[in-house]
Amino acid sequence: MGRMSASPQSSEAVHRSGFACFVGRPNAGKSTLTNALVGIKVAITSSRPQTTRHTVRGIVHRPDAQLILVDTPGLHKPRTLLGERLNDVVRSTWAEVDVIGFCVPADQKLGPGDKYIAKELAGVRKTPKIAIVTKTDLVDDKVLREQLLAIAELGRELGIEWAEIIPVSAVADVQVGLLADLIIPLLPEGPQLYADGDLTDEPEQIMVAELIREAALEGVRDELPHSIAVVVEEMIPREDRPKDKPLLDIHANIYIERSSQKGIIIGPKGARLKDVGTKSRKHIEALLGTPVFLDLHVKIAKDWQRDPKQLRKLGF
Ligand SMILES: Nc1nc2c(ncn2[C@@H]2O[C@H](COP(=O)(O)OP(=O)(O)OP(=O)(O)O)[C@@H](O)[C@H]2O)c(=O)[nH]1
Repeated sequence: MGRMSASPQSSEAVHRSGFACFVGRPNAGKSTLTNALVGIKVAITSSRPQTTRHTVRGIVHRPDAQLILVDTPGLHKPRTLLGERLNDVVRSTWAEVDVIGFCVPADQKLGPGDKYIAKELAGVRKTPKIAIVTKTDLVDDKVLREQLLAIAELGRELGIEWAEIIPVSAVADVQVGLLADLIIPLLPEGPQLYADGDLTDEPEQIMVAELIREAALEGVRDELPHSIAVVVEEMIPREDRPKDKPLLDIHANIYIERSSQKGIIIGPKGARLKDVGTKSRKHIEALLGTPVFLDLHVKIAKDWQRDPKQLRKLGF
């Protein structure tokens, strides 16, 4: 993360600040792109679809601008109360941001999922929209060109005027900086909204919970993603530690819906849970910049996805 340039800006220099969000179907690469723009792992990526639950903001600091990225969950046909709430979050986010980036992976033909979202986007008239073809490292030039044309065509069909159409690869770091350069002129003039060095305004506990949830989801069966929630109960600096050797105690509960899921999460002789702890601890330490002792417990919250009271308790 760069700090603001020390050299004084000329008096004509305009400072811009505002919000952008990336939309697109699950696995389109939105979280990875947010991370690449911000430069640290703040949004949660997972090879499983539909796992970005919270509106995590990453902040891009530049001498001339501050771009605040809002990472929304994928819009999808609601099947449960949780699904409906997620869609409400997405729509209200769209109406509030200054720029929307519509993400489509280069390696998959436009499908009903993309069109469903694009149709909804066409209804958000005022907000400028950029079409972003992601994961360009996975395809050759010909496929990429076809995808760019298909998106231009989709825009014409639905009456969406793309402010830009840009191919990027977050993984290979291709045109990520250019994307920021294209978004920034679309932001309103305004002062810095966050202090230098701020990466996100998500409460730390929620980010920590997301990192644990991401690790807990890795490699488990397809039907589990929506059945896991993580709540961080406590984050307390360990007492009696020398100043140069701090330790942060984090106590967190992993909630599942049924006792039959417990074995999957914990694994043979607790091996899987231990692995989840080790993996997420590394990310948490990188995020918070301090050594961490992570204490994880698995609990059953029956049918939490369908129960409004449980949903509130679990932070939805
Ligand atoms: N090769 C390649 N893979 C990518 C790129 N960007 C993302 N991916 C992979 O695509 C998968 C999905 O990426 P995410 O960033 O989690 O996608 P998302 O759109 O945020 O997904 P949801 O949270 O499910 O909505 C992950 O396995 C990423 O590693 C890229 O530029 N190149």
